[in-house]
Order: sequence, then structure tokens, then C-alpha cells
Amino acid sequence: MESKEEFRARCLQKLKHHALRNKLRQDHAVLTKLALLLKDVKGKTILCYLPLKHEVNITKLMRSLRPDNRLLVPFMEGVSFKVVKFRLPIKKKRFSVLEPQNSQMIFSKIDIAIVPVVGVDGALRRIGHGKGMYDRFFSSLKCHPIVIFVQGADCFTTQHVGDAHDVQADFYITPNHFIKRRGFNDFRVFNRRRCRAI
Ligand SMILES: Nc1nc2c(c(=O)[nH]1)N(C=O)[C@@H](CNc1ccc(C(=O)N[C@@H](CCC(=O)O)C(=O)O)cc1)CN2
Ligand SMILES: Nc1ncnc2c1ncn2[C@@H]1O[C@H](COP(=O)(O)OP(=O)(O)OP(=O)(O)O)[C@@H](O)[C@H]1O
Repeated sequence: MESKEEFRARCLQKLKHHALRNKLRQDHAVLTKLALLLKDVKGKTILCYLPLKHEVNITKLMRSLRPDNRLLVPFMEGVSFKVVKFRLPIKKKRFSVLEPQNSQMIFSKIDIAIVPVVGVDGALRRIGHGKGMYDRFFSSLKCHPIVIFVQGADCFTTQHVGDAHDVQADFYITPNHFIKRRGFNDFRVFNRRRCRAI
């Protein structure tokens, strides 16, 4: 069986290679499905991301969502991140990640999270860059948002290479696939069911 590290390395290589060719067309295929899904799922506070070169470029979609929604993006702090409002200017930080300026505003409720992935395993768990930042951030949330993984080239394994702490998707979108997690079928009651007692 392939290990998590081997799978991560294989996926990163595939995504980086893919980012050099066909990127516009593949990104467009993902964005079309993502925009349709966002019309169905309720929620106005959306965690987005500012894309790295090998990630789906969602910035055009973010521009169209901005007038009617509250858009948040990660802001790295040590081994995790907090979220800040998406606003200009943005600056290149650690790992070449773009971020807006810091802010003291605290956002306790996120309805929807659009999450870039390096790979996805058979339990729809996220394999990322190996720093555990998304995992730590999600485990700090009291209410779990609807989680949508996006990826510009399929890198999926049916094996369960992920760990219990890895973020799990409700939806996984690639240029050729739209996968909904089994058991996810009610868009209306997610808020109550997804909050845990502290
Ligand atoms: N767009 C985006 N923003 C994000 C993440 C992400 O995956 N994508 N993160 C997800 O957690 C957090 C940042 N964590 C990251 C950790 C490692 C790498 C990464 O690419 N590491 C490369 C080296 C890149 C470089 O130094 O230029 C590597 O480890 O090979 C990127 C983001 C928060 N913001
Ligand atoms: N909730 C958590 N609390 C503490 N440590 C964690 C948590 N989640 C993950 N970690 C640690 O973070 C490290 C990296 O985790 P992992 O390999 O799952 O990263 P990843 O999900 O691929 O990366 P990323 O989320 O940054 O893209 C591991 O050592 C793991 O134990």
C-alpha cells in the first residue's frame, strides 16, 4: 500500500506538471461546478483561499461572490491559521502564500469552506502540504462548515492513507468529477447538526 507521504509526493508532482498545461480549461471546469453548488448550499460566510500556482484559481469566482457574501481567507499564525476578511492589498508570505493584512476581527461561524487539496483518500480525507494547518484550524471550530475540496487535476486514491485528524470533505470537485460524501443530503439543517458542545 502507498503511504501518505508517497501519495502526497505523487499528487504534488502531478498537480505541478498539470499547472503548466491545460490549467485554464481545467480550472474553468471546476469553477462551473463549484458556482452551481454554491447556489444550492446555504451560507453567506465562506472560507476561500488565495491560490498557489498549482491550485485552482478561484479569484474570479471570489470577485463575483463578494458583493453578497462575507469572504474569508487563511492568515497563518505559527503551525495553524486564523481567518481574516478578504480585502486588498495582499502580500506574499511564508510558503509563497498570499495574505491580506492582519486583523483582530474574530469570525466564530463559517458556513462553507472551499479548500484546496493536494490529494484525497478513500474516506474523502484531505492530503495537504503536510503541515497540518487546515487540520488544526478545523479542529478549533465549534461548528463545522460544509467543506468543499477543489483540485485542478484528479489525484484520488481509494485507499485510506489519511489519518483521523485529516479534514474530510462533504463535496470533492475536480475537472472530471463531482463527488458528494455519502450521507450528506440535507442542505437545510447542517448548522444545528454540525455544532458540537464544548
Ligand atoms: N492557497 C493556500 N493557502 C493556504 C494553504 C494552502 O494549502 N493553500 N494552507 C494549507 O495549510 C495554509 C498555508 N500552509 C502551507 C504549507 C505549505 C505550503 C507549501 O507549498 N509548501 C511547499 C513549499 C512552498 C514554498 O516554500 O514556496 C512544500 O512544502 O514543498 C503551502 C501552504 C494556509 N493558506
Ligand atoms: N488537530 C491537530 N492538532 C495537533 N496536531 C495536528 C492536528 N492535525 C494535524 N496535526 C499534525 O500536523 C502534522 C501534519 O499533518 P498532515 O500530514 O495530516 O498534514 P496535511 O493535512 O497534509 O497538511 P496541511 O493541512 O497543512 O495542508 C502531523 O504531525 C499531525 O500530527
